[in-house]
Amino acid sequence: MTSAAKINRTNDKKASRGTLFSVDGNQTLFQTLASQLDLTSGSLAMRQFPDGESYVNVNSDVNGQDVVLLCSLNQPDNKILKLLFLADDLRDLGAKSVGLVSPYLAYMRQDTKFNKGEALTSKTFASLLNERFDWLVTVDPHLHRYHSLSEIYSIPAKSLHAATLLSTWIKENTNNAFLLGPDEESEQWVSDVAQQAGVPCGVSRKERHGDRSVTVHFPPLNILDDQPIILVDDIISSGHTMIESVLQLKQQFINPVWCVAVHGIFAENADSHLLAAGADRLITTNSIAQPHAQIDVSNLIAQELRRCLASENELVS
Ligand SMILES: O=P(O)(O)OC[C@H]1O[C@@H](O)[C@H](O)[C@@H]1O
Repeated sequence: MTSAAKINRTNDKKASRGTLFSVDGNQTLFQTLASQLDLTSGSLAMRQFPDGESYVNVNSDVNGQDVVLLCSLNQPDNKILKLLFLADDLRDLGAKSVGLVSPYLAYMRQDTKFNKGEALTSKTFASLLNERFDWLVTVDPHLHRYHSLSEIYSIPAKSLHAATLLSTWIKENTNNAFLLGPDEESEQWVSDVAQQAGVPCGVSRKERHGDRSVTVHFPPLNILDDQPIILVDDIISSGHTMIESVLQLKQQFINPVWCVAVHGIFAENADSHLLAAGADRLITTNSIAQPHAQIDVSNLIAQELRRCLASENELVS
């Protein structure tokens, strides 16, 4: 964006209202954000043609508006083209800015070439969003080998953290938990949540043999009778990281085992498999709409979005 365009945007900011569109149908988040921020609810039509191509049609007047698209990027390949088409359509219709709130951000786990010849999809995916959006807000992206979104996102990209919300849920539901991270990558989430909840924690070591095959090695565990063991991670995708941990814990302990994660993707009915493995509770945030979403991230996002819209999208990651 040119600096002249930025100045024009600043000058006519007061005259405009923002419009929020829900692309993925997450109604809880959509309603809360629209009402808390006094944004107009945008109307759009989307469908597939018989040959699989996407049709999108914006039915709202967005001329001169700051527009926000809300779309969690689980199942990203089904959503990304629609998002790009929408962003272009909105600009054609005169939108002043187009931002993306993606509570779950996809492709962040493909953050290196694990094998020769592999595509670095995190980078390519980021470049698609960089080209079409003015800014991005997300919740706990999988920052492991990348330390900041700015390593691949050139637009202002803000990572929000759900650790306080997770620790609050834990404190409200038990005063006696032991938190266990199922792998080294979970250390950043489990230690933060444990510290805020004021409970002990440990971190396991994981070997990944394939998409649906892992081995988990626990640290020495000193668990008290009846102490809930809470597995804490950022993502439950195939569920195999959690399933393997639950199966082993249930063999070793009679304690309740709960699974708490920021993002519940639950691919291939992973939630049913986790419950069948013996998990006593499954709790996630509502970054993705699904039946186990009990921790609400809408206030967290609303606070950031308010800042973002008020300051002409001057975000710092
Ligand atoms: O085992 P599934 O659920 O497929 O994948 C989720 C795990 O894979 C890691 O990248 C995540 O941090 C999490 O530990």
